[in-house]
Amino acid sequence: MLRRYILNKTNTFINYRYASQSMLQSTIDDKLGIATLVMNKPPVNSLNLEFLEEIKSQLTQFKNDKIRGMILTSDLQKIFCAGLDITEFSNPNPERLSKICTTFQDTWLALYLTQFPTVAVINGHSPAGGCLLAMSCDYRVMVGPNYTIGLNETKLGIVAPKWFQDCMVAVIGQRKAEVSLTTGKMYTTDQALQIGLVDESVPDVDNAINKGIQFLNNFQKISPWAYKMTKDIRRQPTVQWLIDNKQKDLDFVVKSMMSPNVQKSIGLYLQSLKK
Ligand SMILES: CCCCC/C=C\C/C=C\C/C=C/C(=O)SCCNC(=O)CCNC(=O)[C@H](O)C(C)(C)COP(=O)(O)OP(=O)(O)OC[C@H]1O[C@@H](n2cnc3c(N)ncnc32)[C@H](O)[C@@H]1OP(=O)(O)O
Repeated sequence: MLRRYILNKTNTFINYRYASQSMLQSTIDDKLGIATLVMNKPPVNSLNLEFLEEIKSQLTQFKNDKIRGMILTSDLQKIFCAGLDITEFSNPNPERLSKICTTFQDTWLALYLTQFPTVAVINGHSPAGGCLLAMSCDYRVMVGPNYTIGLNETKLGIVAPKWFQDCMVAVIGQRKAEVSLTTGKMYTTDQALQIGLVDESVPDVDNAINKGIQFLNNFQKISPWAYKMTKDIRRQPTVQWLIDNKQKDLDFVVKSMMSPNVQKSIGLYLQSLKK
């Protein structure tokens, strides 16, 4: 449904390409060069290994397609993305855990450093890894007022990796990020707008898509080279630590996830979700 709406908006029933993998739908408007990537993994778009691999591979495909901009959104009612699949954290197989971590690192780098501008149309709740996906885009439009967004990892008794934290600092600044991260705060749409976690708040998804397209239209007269160089210079300090420390980051995640205390917290959190 959302895909049909976007195609209507971009006026491109004739020239669009559509690819549907099971959990991800992508369309490209050939006239405008705008792609939409719609997450569709019920019930909550949780990020497991296979879903992350699909997202990463679709981003590579968009790079090859030389698109001019991308909108990332969700086809689910009320949920943008619930973050990493928490069931993957519970009594994990260390080998699979490592693979997920590495794939997530690479997916984040690919999304954060796209050669084209990106907009997150946040049409539902967006905790933890969902918030990270949104923060990695160039622009965020959130539907309000009833959804929430934030890095809530401390509430699960886990630690958001340094690159999650740095990404948040890049968006809302050191002080607000510190309070937000340590308290694991989830912000309503209006609060998120107030602290700069999102750029615009709109009442419905139609408006959100329009705002996203308007943002991407700003780049019609900007050289793609000038855009990409500027973005790389701006974002390089945020990504460099991870590029230099992938193994260290992986070791930290695996070691902490396997610890009995963390496993206990995750078990309790999962139980509370089921309730
Ligand atoms: C695996 C290791 C990888 C290593 C990667 C490297 C680094 C990262 C390390 C740590 C950082 C962690 C990042 C994260 O993303 S942690 C995930 C945090 N996410 C959450 O806390 C979200 C929890 N969910 C909710 O708050 C709510 O579900 C919701 C999203 C607001 C939706 O609420 P709603 O009321 O609409 O639905 P339900 O709560 O009834 O949920 C429906 C159904 O989905 C299950 N579920 C919800 N969220 C998740 C999830 N993140 N993973 C898996 N399953 C989830 C929920 O339990 C329900 O299931 P049921 O069987 O009861 O129907």
